Amino acid sequence: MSAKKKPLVVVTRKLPDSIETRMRELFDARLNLDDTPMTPEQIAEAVCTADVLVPTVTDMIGEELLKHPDCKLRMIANFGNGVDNIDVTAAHARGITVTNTPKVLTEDTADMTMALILAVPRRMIEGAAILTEGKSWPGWSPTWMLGHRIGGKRLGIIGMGRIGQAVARRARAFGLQIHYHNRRPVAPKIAEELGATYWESLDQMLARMDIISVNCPHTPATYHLLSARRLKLIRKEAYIVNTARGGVIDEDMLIKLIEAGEIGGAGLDVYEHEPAVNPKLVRLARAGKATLLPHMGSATIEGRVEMGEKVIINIRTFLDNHKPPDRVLPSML
Ligand SMILES: O=CC(=O)O
Repeated sequence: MSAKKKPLVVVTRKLPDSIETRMRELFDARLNLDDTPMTPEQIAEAVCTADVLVPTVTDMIGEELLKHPDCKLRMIANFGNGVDNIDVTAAHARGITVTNTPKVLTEDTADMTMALILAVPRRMIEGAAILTEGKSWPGWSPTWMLGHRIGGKRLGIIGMGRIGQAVARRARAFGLQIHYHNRRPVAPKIAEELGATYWESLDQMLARMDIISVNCPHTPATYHLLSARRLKLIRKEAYIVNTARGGVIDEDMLIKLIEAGEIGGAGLDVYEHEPAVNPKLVRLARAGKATLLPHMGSATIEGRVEMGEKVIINIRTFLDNHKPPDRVLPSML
């Protein structure tokens, strides 16, 4: 009796060892052990040969690829929470199931958001750089390296989903007043627990906050949600933290307004043209007006293993002809 052929699963980037081992046991897994990002041609080839593709948030899976006449893909099991790298509508139209890895990176991303909320006004990275770059410093001084107090300030969270709420919990413990804008208000019990004030009008909220944290997904509806017009509503002393996706903010206008002293600063983990980072942002960081991280909000060993486990569960459930737990439908975006 011949053994049943295992489904071909192509993984675009190196994943944690334990996940790759399990994938090898379960599937005909084509792994990317040296982690060289796949070229668009290699991804196009995978789409025409694999049953399941496991891309990460940096692999663009657009309509062109998915409507290729030789596309035999049945599933895209994204290794990542955000799915703005995938044309979910085009996939759905071709009967290709899309899944993501929600929940397991909520707390890690919220930690990193909180770290940026603290790092910008307290000039942490700037201070650390003085020592790590071996520069001289005057020792403790009453007027040196002063930043701004966090406690008592107004934090406006854009997107009060899982990550937004996790940020709110942390921020509340630091004495921040919690405000938020979301498509809908959160359940009264959650709002009460978080002491959170709902703003139906994003414009009105922006004009009143000291700190703004972007925690909404990047979808066609949230592309440049912080548009040039809206960015101009933000107070001069306020600063913006973004651990969601670069595309939610009009980055060129953000840079202009910080340069002009119209916005206080920014703490960014994500960029509009990632992995490229606008050199003007780097200049602002050198001038102490921005804190920049290389998209590492969910980068914990534990989180990445749990994301891999979710990918495996999604694939196995799908291959067993059941609905995978983390299915993403166009209507959800
Ligand atoms: O940014 C990371 C993710 O969306 O998983």
